[in-house]
Amino acid sequence: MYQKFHLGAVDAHCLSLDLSAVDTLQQLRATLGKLFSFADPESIQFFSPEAGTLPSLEAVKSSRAPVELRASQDGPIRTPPGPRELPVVGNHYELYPDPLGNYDRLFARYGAMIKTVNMGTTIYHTNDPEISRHVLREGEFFTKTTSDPQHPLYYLGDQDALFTCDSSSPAFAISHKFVPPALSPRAMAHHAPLIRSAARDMFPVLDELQQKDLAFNVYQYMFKMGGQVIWRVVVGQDLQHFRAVNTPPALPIRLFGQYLHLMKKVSLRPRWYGKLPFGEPASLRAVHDQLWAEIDRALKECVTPGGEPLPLSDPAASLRASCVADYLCRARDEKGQGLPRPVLLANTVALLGAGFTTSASLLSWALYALVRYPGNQERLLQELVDHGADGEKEWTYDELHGMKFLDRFVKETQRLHSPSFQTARSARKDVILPGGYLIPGGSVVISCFPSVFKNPAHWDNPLRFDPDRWAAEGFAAQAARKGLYTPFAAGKRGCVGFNLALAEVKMVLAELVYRYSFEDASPEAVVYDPEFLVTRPLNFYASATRRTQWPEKSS
Ligand code: HEM
Repeated sequence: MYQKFHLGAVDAHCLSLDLSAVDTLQQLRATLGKLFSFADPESIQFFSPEAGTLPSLEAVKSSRAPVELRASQDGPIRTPPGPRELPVVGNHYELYPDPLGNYDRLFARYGAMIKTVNMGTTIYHTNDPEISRHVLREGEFFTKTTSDPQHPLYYLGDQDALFTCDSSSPAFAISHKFVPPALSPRAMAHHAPLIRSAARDMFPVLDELQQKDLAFNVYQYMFKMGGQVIWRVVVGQDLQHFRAVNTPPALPIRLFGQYLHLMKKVSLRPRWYGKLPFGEPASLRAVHDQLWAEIDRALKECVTPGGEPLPLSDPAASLRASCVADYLCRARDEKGQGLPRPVLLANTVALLGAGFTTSASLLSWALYALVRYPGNQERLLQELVDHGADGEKEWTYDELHGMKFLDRFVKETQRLHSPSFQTARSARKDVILPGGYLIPGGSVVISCFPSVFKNPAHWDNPLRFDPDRWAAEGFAAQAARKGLYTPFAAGKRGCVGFNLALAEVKMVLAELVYRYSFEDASPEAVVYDPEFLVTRPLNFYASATRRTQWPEKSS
């Protein structure tokens, strides 16, 4: 016996299915899920115009009218709604200058999934954890495709490196084989002294600022700290960012800045423009070559002379490397092969680039949370003292992660002030997402982390900074599984540097908070940079005062 199924108004496509061998609704859902591309076949509901919702297989089989498939009680399958577009600019003025606030506003108005068009670029955004889970899952329906001009990382497109490559790029598989072991918890525990020494480099500068009674722009200093840490850990180089109070960022960091700036400008123009032998395109090529040459030189200098090959299969091999790039240069797979040189170089650039503005933003927001949300600085100091801080203590990786309040504080900072907000994936084909949203194949979808992490339907009192919400056993793992909290994204294209990022932020906080008391010195309301790849505070100032007294150890 045959029954007809369709998707309602969005799709004239109607399909007849023989149901004689179908015994359960679950079986029917699985079959229809495949045929109509439902990301979650379990969500399929059956509907007829005469009888309304059809609750059983018998009801579906006996429906005289064709059966409409839905994915929610809220109504038929539909494309996501969004604000009305203006000519040329689209929804630009609905989004800027405060995209984070405006996305929250638009989700509240239009629902869990919205379509926006900004200057001709169409992007779908969601604040729903379940949808986010599906979007971040690399597989049948979604993938990362930076080569799509609509993708926010299009202008960075380098198909030889993680972060900037398509998942289908040949370099992805080999990079993903070699890079994560270089950044494993074990490797980061081994490199913890490098992070610690980078953090301590800042002490003389903070002392001098205090003597001069000066506050400092937190992001600018954390930017230098982020660079200091990542260069030490990845290529074993000291950028000497804290030689003096006003030392400018080192040459490679400045080159990175120029490269990103020129790349963005050139990529907004037609393709032929990028080939011009003068002007911005020529500068871009020159900056690219200079930056790559700088990093190539750093790579050559950091390899342990005469160092033996490091087998990927040996989890302890990273302990014999002086830095991440030393490991990457010497690592060999089961066939004795290493990373091809262009892929090695491109990935080193990617690690350095992906690793400092993100960490600098998180560190800045962590200091913001310390001075803006009362009681947290004192609790952290007490925990440091209770764990043996004395100004000389050399924190190990395990000790840092063993401090519960520090961990909850960092988690809560990343929830309320997530640096990442543009994690985009492309739909491989038409797909129906939970809630009944039909996303056309080829579309770019962003899981809007700052909105997911504050979604009032899923978080209790979401705007309150409350580290204790992470205290319940298993809460963080559960939130990650549900897609509610994924500050480093998730799935195959999730962050490979998160072990370093967390060790860095915890080490820097432990070192700084034990030695200084921080106070807010911002002259006006703190704003973030809406144009930048990560959310960073632009005008947050703090002052640091060297501590002379510490609390007693708790009994
Ligand atoms: C607080 C700090 C950090 C945050 C919030 C963060 C967040 C993220 C997110 C959300 C992604 C996914 C991006 C996307 O899919 O487009 C990502 C990817 C990545 N991150 Fe991080 N990250 C941080 C630190 C680092 C560090 C320190 C490194 C380097 C050591 C790093 C290296 C990478 C790389 C290479 C990828 C690309 C992985 C791939 O393409 O499969 N990140 N990160």
